[in-house]
Amino acid sequence: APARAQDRPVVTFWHAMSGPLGEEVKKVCDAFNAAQSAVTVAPVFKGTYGETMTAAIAAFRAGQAPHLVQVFEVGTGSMLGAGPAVRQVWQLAQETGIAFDPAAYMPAVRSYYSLPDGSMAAMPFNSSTPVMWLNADLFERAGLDPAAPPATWQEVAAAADALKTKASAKVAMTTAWPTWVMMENFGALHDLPYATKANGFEGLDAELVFNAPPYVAQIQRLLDMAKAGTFTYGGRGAAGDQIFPVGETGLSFNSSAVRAAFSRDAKFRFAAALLPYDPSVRASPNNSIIGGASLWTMTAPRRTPAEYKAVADFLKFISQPDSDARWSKATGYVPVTLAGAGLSLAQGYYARTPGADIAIRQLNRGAVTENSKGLRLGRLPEIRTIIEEEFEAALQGRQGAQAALDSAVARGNKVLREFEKSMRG
Ligand SMILES: O=P(O)(O)OC[C@H](O)CO
Repeated sequence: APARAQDRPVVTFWHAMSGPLGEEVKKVCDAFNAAQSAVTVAPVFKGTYGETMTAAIAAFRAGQAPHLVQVFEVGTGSMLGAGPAVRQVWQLAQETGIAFDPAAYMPAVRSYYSLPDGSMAAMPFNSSTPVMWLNADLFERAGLDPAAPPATWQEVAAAADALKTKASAKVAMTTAWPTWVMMENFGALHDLPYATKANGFEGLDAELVFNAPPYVAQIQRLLDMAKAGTFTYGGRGAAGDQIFPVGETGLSFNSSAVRAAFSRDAKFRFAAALLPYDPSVRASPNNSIIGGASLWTMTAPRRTPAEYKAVADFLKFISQPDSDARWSKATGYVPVTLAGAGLSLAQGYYARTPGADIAIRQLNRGAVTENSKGLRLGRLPEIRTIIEEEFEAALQGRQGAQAALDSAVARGNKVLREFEKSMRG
């Protein structure tokens, strides 16, 4: 007879998913727990992505790391440097005999979490990309057509102006994740290097170069719009996610995975649209890069082969097309496997759900270059915070756009050199 749920060994899974996303994580775990009787996977919410990652590293040092931790994409460089704290996916496969085929995963997702030889280090789970969300009611009030969203930054600025003057939108435009959207993805779309060495993929000695003129012009545009009252700063990290659903915001930049929370909270018609680009920088935009997070297997003293096997079983489970498709449809994250995407398509999901394909279309726009395949930089979460600090100082009128990015590059490079030194022992 199967062991009673409460008697089974527990696999602890620390995650950073709140609200409806947290409920969906629980459903994924419940489904796995119902499908087998050897172990129970127990999800534990540990706060923001940053807090979750910090907690996991501290727990490792205390010999009490969870079996699995969800780490945002920008934590990848640091986790790859975490040595014995983690069991990379390829190692886990070798030790447990449970194989994972890298070719089963979406290339844009897999490459972010793989070593140069193609072996997977972390397990793809929740991959997103930033998109533009628009309030269709406010758009119409401003005389704009929500079915023809602004495609360029020039059109966005004009739309924000109309939203403020004609629709009296309290917030014409805002953003969550200022660095992810306005810097990292701006670089990818316009094929601009963010750092040397193929954005860090080709060496720990990479240096930041995001103070080049097109980035400065983008920050200047936001400063100008803030001054004109058409851009409202929404705070660091995910803070800006709270603003749009209230209903007084015309345009907002957020993860594709706010779909779940927006659908629950927004009492107005809204739509997702492709990220705008600046045709004076590049005639047509390239793909955006993924965000979200992946799952890392962690180590702890006295952890048994059976426990690692259970972890591998769970990772295998979430990679099955039905689990992947279900999770993606419920959240707004993109399917991470090709079969999961194929299943959603075959089920008619994209035909039925307008805008749900925007993230996938955007990840496949243009041609992937070394400037659009992602970032591989140690301590990147700290560099994001530095950029946000410098941007805030510019918004307060304490420095210009060029000075803000020059300072962020200089401070960020110091962080990279410290990381490089720690890696080279
Ligand atoms: O809100 P998420 O999960 O799509 O993640 C957004 C950012 O990529 C986190 O680094």
